[in-house]
Amino acid sequence: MGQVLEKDPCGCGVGSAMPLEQAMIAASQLARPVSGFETLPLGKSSGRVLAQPVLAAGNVPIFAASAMDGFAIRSHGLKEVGRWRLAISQRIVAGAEAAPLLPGTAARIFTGAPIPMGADTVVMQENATYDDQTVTFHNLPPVGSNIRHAGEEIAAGQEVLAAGTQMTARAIAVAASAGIDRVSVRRQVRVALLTTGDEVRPAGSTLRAGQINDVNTPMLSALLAQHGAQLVMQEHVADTLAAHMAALTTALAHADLIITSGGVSVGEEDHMRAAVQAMGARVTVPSVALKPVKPVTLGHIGDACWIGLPGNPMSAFVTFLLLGLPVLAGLSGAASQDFRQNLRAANTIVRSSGRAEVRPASLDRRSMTVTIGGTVHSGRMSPLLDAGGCVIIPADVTTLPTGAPVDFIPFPQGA
Ligand SMILES: Nc1nc2c(c(=O)[nH]1)N[C@H]1C(S)=C(S)[C@@H](COP(=O)(O)OP(=O)(O)OC[C@H]3O[C@@H](n4cnc5c(N)ncnc54)[C@H](O)[C@@H]3O)O[C@H]1N2
Ligand code: MOO
Repeated sequence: MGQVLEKDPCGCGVGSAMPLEQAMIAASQLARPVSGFETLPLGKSSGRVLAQPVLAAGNVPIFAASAMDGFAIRSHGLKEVGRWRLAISQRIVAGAEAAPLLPGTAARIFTGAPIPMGADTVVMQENATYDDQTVTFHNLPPVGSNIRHAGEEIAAGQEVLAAGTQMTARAIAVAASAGIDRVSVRRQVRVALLTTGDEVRPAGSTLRAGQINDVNTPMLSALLAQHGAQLVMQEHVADTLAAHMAALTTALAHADLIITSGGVSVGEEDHMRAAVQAMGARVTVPSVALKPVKPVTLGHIGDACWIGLPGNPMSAFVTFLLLGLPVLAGLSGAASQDFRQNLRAANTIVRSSGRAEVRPASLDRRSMTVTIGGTVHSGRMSPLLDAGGCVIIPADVTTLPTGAPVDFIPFPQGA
């Protein structure tokens, strides 16, 4: 499947660059889900991926219950005899048991309380005049009104969450309503994060001339944690082939996914390509025809997936969102989602064509249009701070007029 990693003839990475669309499909198909499951308390399952479907332990609602504060009656016979003034025969609060409704009477009832046997309708108290003994109705709602019927939302035994569902607060709520307290999930994806570049030092270090702060390690660690991955190894690798190979060998022993930052370009100090090649890497995406992020590489080293991110932080960030997340989703067993929204441009963009281009963009929710920013420097993160996402401008587009359709990719929560 994979191809041997080679420098392309021009040495610039463009010759073998894959169109973005194709690279995104390849990324989503790169990995098989990790094997290994665990059972978790429902409340601790947020972000995890279900290994098995969740079946409802009981009906939802569990019993027929009142949806309003009011009076439970048997509306049917009442209409026939035309009597709208009834004795109140019992008072039913939420959590209580109801006795069968005495014929020709009303039960005082509250929201969430069980409907007494024999009653078929609840009249809201706003439509009644009442004291402790009797109630008079001003008008009657249709038969069956204001009753939540047993099992009308979910039937006992029904599948409420499919295997592969990534647990959210909403999924947890539905499972809890169906009486579930534990779920079977796949184990977390184990990730090794290797950063390269002898000039790169941990942020906060005293920097010598030529040294810079490490942006990618904290940024990628945050993105991985936000997406449910387990960081099992994090190492800053020296710029030698031997150090790269040693780090990759350790990573292989521990990780399902190896993410490397930097060293994938063509310079003499870029050892990542040579190192993975020496380790027999199978490359699926050699580079991507996208500005920035061209040199990103996807493939396998041994049994592990490998994402070779460019060192430039903005490129590494965008690449992780576009191609890294689909790989992570594949490994975690989650259904891959396409977050792209087809919206309209709020401004006109004129540019020289050639490569597809990522630009920061902001969404106006009222008009559902996106304001597209200027070309960004692949090393600068600040222009992304206020952007809600990015757009991809196709390779052949030189003028994107206001109102033209654009693909907007919102940055995920926390990204
Ligand atoms: N002759 C060519 N040179 C370059 C090409 C090319 O096609 N031909 N491509 C350029 C592009 S585009 C990119 S992107 C970079 C990718 O290079 P690498 O992936 O090998 O990354 P590095 O050279 O290691 O770093 C690039 C840049 O980013 C800085 N960096 C690296 N790691 C970090 C980090 N953890 N935190 C902050 N900044 C980091 C590094 O200092 C460099 O400035 O290659 C171009 N060159
Ligand atoms: O491909 Mo690079 O990521 O433009 O800076």
